[in-house]
Amino acid sequence: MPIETEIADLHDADLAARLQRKIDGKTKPLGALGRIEELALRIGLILGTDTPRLAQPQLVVFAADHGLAAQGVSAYPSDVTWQMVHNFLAGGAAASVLARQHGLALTVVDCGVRHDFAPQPGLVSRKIAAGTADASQGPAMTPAQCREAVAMGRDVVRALPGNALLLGEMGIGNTSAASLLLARLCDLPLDDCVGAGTGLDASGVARKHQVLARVLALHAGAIEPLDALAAFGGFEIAAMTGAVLQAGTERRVIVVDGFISTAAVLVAHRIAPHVTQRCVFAHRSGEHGHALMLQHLEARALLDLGLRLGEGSGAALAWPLLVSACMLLAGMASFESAGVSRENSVR
Ligand SMILES: O=C(O)c1ccc[n+]([C@@H]2O[C@H](COP(=O)([O-])O)[C@@H](O)[C@H]2O)c1
Ligand SMILES: Cc1cc2nc[nH]c2cc1C
Repeated sequence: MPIETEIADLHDADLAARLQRKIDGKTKPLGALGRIEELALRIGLILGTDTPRLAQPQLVVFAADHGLAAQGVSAYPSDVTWQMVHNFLAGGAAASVLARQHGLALTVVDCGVRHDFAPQPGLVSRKIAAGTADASQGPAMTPAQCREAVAMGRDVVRALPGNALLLGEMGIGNTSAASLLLARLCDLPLDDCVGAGTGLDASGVARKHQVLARVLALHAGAIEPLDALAAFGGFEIAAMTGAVLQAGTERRVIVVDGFISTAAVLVAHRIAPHVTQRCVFAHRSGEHGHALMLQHLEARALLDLGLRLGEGSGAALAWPLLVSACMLLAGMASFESAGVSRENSVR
């Protein structure tokens, strides 16, 4: 399938009106469930029904290494990427615990981790290469690798059951790639886009900024979304871009996690603008730049907990809100069915 994807406008005035009438008819003051009401409306519109049911939710952690990490842009070594892949699969990572808690199927996709993994349950091996090239020396990916990674992300989602995709990622150095995509695609000053990632101190952030400024200048011609993606990386961001496009095409509910997942949505949005109608933005990350990225997408996140972990942890934490939105829509009585008075005749 080509990357150039048409995703239709979800706008359905009839369904929106039916959903809103149903929400307004529930036994509560008008609007009293606040943003949970918006959430119910959005899920209904995505799934195309006024009786939405979330089925077989999939938390997919896309993992890969970044050549740019060699330039000292992260507080942790690249080896943490493969070590954390083992941790996800062994059940000890935050994402593993939250997936268990909420009944989310957890899949880890090796998009390009610099390590050989033995085949094992829960791991999908789709390595494009053993890490991207160092973006400070040349493009992180070739155009062919970039397209292959996007197509691979689409394949991964196509093969999964259910109607909800929760995005997760793991990759030491990937906040650098996400910052570069934000700066280039939204034409923002680098200062507004670069943060501490896994926990750099002020001098570390200053060094990261210097490196990223050089990378931006080196790839000054990479303006189009796929050119920028190929220039900056990484394989997991490209695969997530494909996953978002595929899930959007299939009208799955896409639960977006933090800074890096949102960067993939930013690229997908440039390819197919209506894809964001299918997205629920789980949380506002503590990573500097995420608020601006969300603003650019005209998105308002559900939670603001100061999370900056990635792995899909924020998406998993927000998941019960989506479940509640659907259950309230299905299970709450209406004023009529419960015999509750709707209007005050004394006013
Ligand atoms: O999701 C976020 O908002 C987020 C913010 C900061 C860091 N991370 C995670 O930390 C790693 C990238 O950080 P860094 O410093 O190595 O670029 C990567 O594995 C991400 O999952 C994730
Ligand atoms: C330990 C660790 C866990 C992570 N999970 C996602 N990114 C991470 C980065 C580090 C360093």
